[in-house]
Amino acid sequence: MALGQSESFTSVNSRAECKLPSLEGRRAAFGVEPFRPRRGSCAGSSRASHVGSRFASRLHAGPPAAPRAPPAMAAADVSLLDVAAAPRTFSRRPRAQAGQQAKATKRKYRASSEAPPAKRRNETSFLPAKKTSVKETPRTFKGNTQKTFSPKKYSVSTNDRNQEDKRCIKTSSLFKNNPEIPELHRPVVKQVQEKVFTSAAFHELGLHPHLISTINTVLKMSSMTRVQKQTIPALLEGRDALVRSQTGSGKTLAYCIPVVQSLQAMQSKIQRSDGPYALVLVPTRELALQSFDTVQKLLKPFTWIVPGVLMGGEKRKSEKARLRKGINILISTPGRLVDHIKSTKNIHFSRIRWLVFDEADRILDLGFEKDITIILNAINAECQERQNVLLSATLTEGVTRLADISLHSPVTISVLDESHDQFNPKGKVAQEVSHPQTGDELDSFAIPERLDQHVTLVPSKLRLVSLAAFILQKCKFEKDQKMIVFFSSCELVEFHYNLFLQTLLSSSGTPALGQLPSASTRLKFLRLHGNMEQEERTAVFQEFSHSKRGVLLCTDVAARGLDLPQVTWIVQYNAPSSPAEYIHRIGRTARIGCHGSSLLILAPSEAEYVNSLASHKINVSEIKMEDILSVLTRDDCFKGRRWGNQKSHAVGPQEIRERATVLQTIFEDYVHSSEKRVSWAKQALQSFIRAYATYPRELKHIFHVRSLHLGHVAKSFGLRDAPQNLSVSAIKKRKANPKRPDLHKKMRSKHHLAEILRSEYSSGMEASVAKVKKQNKHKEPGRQPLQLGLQPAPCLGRGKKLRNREKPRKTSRKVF
Ligand SMILES: Nc1ncnc2c1ncn2[C@@H]1O[C@H](COP(=O)(O)OP(=O)(O)OP(=O)(O)O)[C@@H](O)[C@H]1O
Repeated sequence: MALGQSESFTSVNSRAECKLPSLEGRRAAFGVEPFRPRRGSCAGSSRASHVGSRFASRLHAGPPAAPRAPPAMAAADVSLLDVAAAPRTFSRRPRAQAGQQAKATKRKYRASSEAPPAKRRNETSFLPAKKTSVKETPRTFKGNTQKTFSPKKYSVSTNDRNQEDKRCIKTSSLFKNNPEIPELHRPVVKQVQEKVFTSAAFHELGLHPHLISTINTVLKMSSMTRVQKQTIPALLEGRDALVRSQTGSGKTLAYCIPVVQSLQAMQSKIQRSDGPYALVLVPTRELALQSFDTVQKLLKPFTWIVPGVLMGGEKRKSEKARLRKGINILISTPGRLVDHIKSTKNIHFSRIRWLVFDEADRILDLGFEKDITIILNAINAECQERQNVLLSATLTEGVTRLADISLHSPVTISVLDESHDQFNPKGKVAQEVSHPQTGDELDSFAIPERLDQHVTLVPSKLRLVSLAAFILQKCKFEKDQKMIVFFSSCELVEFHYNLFLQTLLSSSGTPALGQLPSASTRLKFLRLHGNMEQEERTAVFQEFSHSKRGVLLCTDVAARGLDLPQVTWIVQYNAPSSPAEYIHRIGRTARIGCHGSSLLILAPSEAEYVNSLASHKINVSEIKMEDILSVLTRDDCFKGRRWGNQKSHAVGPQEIRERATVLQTIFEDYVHSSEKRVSWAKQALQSFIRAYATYPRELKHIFHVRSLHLGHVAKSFGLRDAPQNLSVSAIKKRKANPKRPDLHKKMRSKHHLAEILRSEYSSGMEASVAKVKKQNKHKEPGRQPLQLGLQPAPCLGRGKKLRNREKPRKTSRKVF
């Protein structure tokens, strides 16, 4: 570990010669006298050794304090943890020496680009001073020089302070120089809601008896959902349809049942070798597998109809073989299908009767226009007569444009509740219009009735500990919780997955006093993103689907359509790029009438996003960060040594802060335990900034890289300092000067981004991808797993038919 002037370390074991006073004394007010253990005595040896607790082993002091503070106050941004109960004494540094040290520290940070800007340096701690001063003993926290948490610091007697000094160690502070958390004045809006179920039964639809009994016995469903009740009859009549209904309302069956019913009823019995009669396009591989599974179940009594799935990441050769044998209901991701259209002779569409776009808006969002054009042209060239269906929980402009070119006098089905219909007379359940909803209706999305949405404002420095605390609260201390945490890139998922695996899991080995006996076994982490091998992706998807508990860290690859049963919490660690994405992410819980909750984590500077959500009729209620962090007091793994064996009755903000600091130290220690890990964390940070820079224009006033404090953000990656080469000003400079010789690099990185965005949906056939993935497989996690930018030929271009109609959406910012 690097020991800079801003860092001071002590440890329990290293202070064998030091004597600690009684517990009572330790809880007394802390002194303001500068304290610095002499090298070679307490502090000197402590730098090389451990605290004894595996968590508080190397405690670290962060960035500097306010420059205007007197030397004794100009210390690094430090907080304090009381250390072991073992008797000890501290050697003390003379005051003059401490003063010099403080000046030196000040000079260092003046020169450093990593010092917080003056504005921020003067900002107050997130926990208001009055709160802390009411319940807590005022105390002073020292780094190389000292620093205090409490406004009462000067009122404490020097004697007491001196006593207290001797029992304190310093660590990097999470609670200083944070931006103030604003009051959240969220407008309360009336959310658009749908009723999920109807009393109508499937047998009322006039389906084949075997199909009805399969629905009843295999799928164990008897009554229809509203979207099914409206969609199935319309499709059975032979209409095209544009279907919008909330997440988890049963849209898959709404199209699968009519497809199966119509194909089994065809007069000339379908032969496998006929090839596809129905084509279902979905944006992700997992969704392809899921839809395939549903179709397969429905086809149980109709064994002569063969379903099949094509998706990136699978072996091309075996897919070709299956195509040659014949697939009658073909489910595919667009990229993979285009590959087969281009390279497989055995694929033809002359018998296509059904074309279904599930999650239609997402398919366009991801820049698949070109692929969709190729597919439509290929089908149109061979057959004109077919039924077309577009479905999504979120109808965006893009979908209505796709509807224009692919649907013929469609019926529009939008399931909204009666109260919403009153305000929007157009929003009737089924309309005979080709342009369904506009304006307000397009902007507001139905939210599952039993979904509780929350938001929390967390300063950048505290993001990581807050997320970890929330995970612990739900998944360690509560029973049978299943949580999905969304991140904005593969690297972020990998980083947090490995970090939590190595820290939270290992730190919860033995249940401590007061913990639930099974608490330590409750935590289970999984991860899912587009840069994983398909085999592993499928395994994770299956495992999480069947699991009763666990935390799935993922990118937006899991945001759409996935039906993962019994998910209780959705956490959005990185805010989504559009309200539609927000809706789909939270829609992984509270499905089909179940209960569920969601939490959106925002920085104070992003508070305005709540209003943006409100403008789309999305209501969120606030959870205070302090309440999230307070769970750490239930977990003795994160006990500050000061609390020793005592049972703390009143859990004050100070204890919460100390425990949060211990947890942060665990993360920092892990990250800084090797150079590889530091560079891995830096790459994750870089990835975060890259993703942050790609929020769409309409959200730039909320999410702008300029508003990021890199030093603080770095902390949320377990980094003690912001990497030098990551300054925001450097990013701005590059953007501002188009004549820079590195412009082509920028363009290249744009292509790189486009490639990454598409990677999730790529056919998986590119040799270079396979090669890179193979290489990455053998590397340490985080060592640039995301090399998909090396793929050839970016493809955000527009297809013939879509040209001048559909602009690629800039919301495709996610690095899946
Ligand atoms: N009539 C029904 N009765 C009971 N359960 C149903 C019924 N129809 C569908 N389901 C179940 O509801 C869940 C959600 O269905 P589905 O995945 O089709 O929702 P969706 O509307 O497509 O959601 P999303 O918009 O997120 O893709 C599935 O587990 C499905 O099996």
